[in-house]
Amino acid sequence: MAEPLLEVRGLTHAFPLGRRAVLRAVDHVSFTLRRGEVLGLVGESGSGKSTIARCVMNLLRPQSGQILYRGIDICDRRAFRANRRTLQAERQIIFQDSGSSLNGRMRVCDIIAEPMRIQHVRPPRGSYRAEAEFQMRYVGLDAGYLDKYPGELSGGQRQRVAIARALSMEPELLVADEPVASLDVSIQAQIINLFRHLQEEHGFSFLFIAHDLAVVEFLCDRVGVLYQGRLVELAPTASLFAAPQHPYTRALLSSIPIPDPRLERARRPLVFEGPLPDGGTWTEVAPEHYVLLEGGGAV
Ligand SMILES: Nc1ncnc2c1ncn2[C@@H]1O[C@H](COP(=O)(O)OP(=O)(O)OP(=O)(O)O)[C@@H](O)[C@H]1O
Repeated sequence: MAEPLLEVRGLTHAFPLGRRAVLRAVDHVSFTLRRGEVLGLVGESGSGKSTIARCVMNLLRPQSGQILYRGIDICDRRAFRANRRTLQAERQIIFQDSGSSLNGRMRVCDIIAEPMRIQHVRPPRGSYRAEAEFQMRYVGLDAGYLDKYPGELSGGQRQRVAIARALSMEPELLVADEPVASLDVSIQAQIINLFRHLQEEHGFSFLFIAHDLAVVEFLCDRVGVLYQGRLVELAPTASLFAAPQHPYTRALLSSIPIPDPRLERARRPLVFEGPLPDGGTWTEVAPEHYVLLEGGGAV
């Protein structure tokens, strides 16, 4: 089994709500991402997916818990400073809305080359422009777009630029936070196929956040299910889809649209099979298949 690249242990983060209240967005979440693995995190809106992604990328500092990247505790300021170059180069993120995450006043070639410039990486193909052109072609974009601004591109093209930018650093870990959610369905399929192709070719580790279960099933080796900030189930994809153990996972799966009308009629209604638990431990129900029976546990 491949060694762990990312270990998230007891990650907890709460946002202040007014003067006294807090909203616990992520509650004692633990998981491991192995080298070369594609791990999906699914859950409905507000379940804490983006908060986890932002903590993993040091865009947000969790209140408690540990995040180890290659054994480096990235939440420890001293450890982070000592390994800043490695951490910033090897971890890249792709956001849902590249319309707002890409700088609208920069040309595509500068956007793609920016991480290399910031990290003082010598461009392998001689110049930053040549490198940007290579990455663009690699993700299926015509070099004619090099001097365009993001506002002149379609949503799918912008997302390809975001992917090219991330790839320019040859990352070990790619975090994608709902990268196709804002695209048309036909474009979604193209981008998902591109992700799959790139992952197979590069073998990077991939934390893939989505609420579309069909996408996760297609792309991921294992899937973690989040419910109200808690990881309620974590299992290899085939096992999770074939035999979901947690009531919330079952509810989530039963809401997948099924195109065949006969199957659609036979589909289980979206109901919880019992109250959702509120404190306790994880249990292993099959090799590698964990279910949160009660409360915040660790895997
Ligand atoms: N900066 C913030 N301040 C206050 N609350 C926040 C902040 N960011 C997120 N939250 C809240 O934390 C919870 C988890 O949000 P998060 O964005 O991580 O969920 P998500 O699963 O990614 O949702 P979505 O799929 O809608 O992006 C939500 O209730 C959200 O409203």
